[in-house]
Amino acid sequence: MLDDVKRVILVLSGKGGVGKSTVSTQLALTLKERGYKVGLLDIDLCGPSVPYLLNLEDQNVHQGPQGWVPVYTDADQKLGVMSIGFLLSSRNDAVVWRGPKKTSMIKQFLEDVYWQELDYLVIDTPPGTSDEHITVMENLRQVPQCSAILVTTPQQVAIEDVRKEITFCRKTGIPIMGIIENMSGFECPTCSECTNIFSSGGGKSLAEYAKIPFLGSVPIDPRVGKLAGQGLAAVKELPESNTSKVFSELVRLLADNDNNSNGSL
Ligand SMILES: Nc1ncnc2c1ncn2[C@@H]1O[C@H](COP(=O)(O)OP(=O)(O)OP(=O)(O)O)[C@@H](O)[C@H]1O
Repeated sequence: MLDDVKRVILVLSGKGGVGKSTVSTQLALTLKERGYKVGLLDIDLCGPSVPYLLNLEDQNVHQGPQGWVPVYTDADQKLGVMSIGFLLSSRNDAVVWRGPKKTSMIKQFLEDVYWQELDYLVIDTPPGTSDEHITVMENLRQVPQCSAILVTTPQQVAIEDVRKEITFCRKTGIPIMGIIENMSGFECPTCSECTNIFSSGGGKSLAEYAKIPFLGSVPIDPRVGKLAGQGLAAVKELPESNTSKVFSELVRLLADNDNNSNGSL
């Protein structure tokens, strides 16, 4: 049920493995740290990694009188999570479904989860633009504010695929909040110096070319890798890191936009 959701943020990527789930979880955790009521919906049916990233793998969802009850990360119920991962009996189980079954599962996720009132619902999507994305778009029409964050890595091949995501957003009419370049250089945990392993700046150039905001570069940081699996927020655990700065700024942008209520993001 999305009736009481103020804003939906879709996290999209052209390729798999670029850090979309890391961005989704860190965004959700940062919003929670800043005092918002947040939902995180993982619709990556074939590779649900959110339960692992938030250390919730042993949790199950329950059916309540008003719908599925999300799994909460905290006693105050500030961050609720829903993922197909909670419905599989083991992490090694595979979802082998044809399109219609996937579509109906996603519809259920969007219609039958009892989120209660949410400031933000972050949706972690599968890579590319598939049936799952079209179903989500069709079901988001009732949400007053909805926008997309595109995640890429600096390599040219990943950037090329982000162009397709931009076209998808424009065709389906979803405003693009901007691009995040993840794995942009390697941040040394001891001296904080950043070395460009692949390359960097491709995401920024694409953002300039496509006339969409660039939301920042998140370096490869082994400490951020370690936060995965523990459900810890970079803004709390690594406040001086570049990752923390990118997510703090992102949440500040969202708050500014929502306070001005011009809905431009
Ligand atoms: N900035 C980073 N620094 C260090 N490790 C990272 C960073 N971003 C992502 N990772 C690690 O890279 C791996 C892949 O990240 P993640 O699962 O977020 O990617 P994804 O795009 O969601 O993948 P998939 O398409 O398979 O769902 C994870 O092990 C994650 O911890």
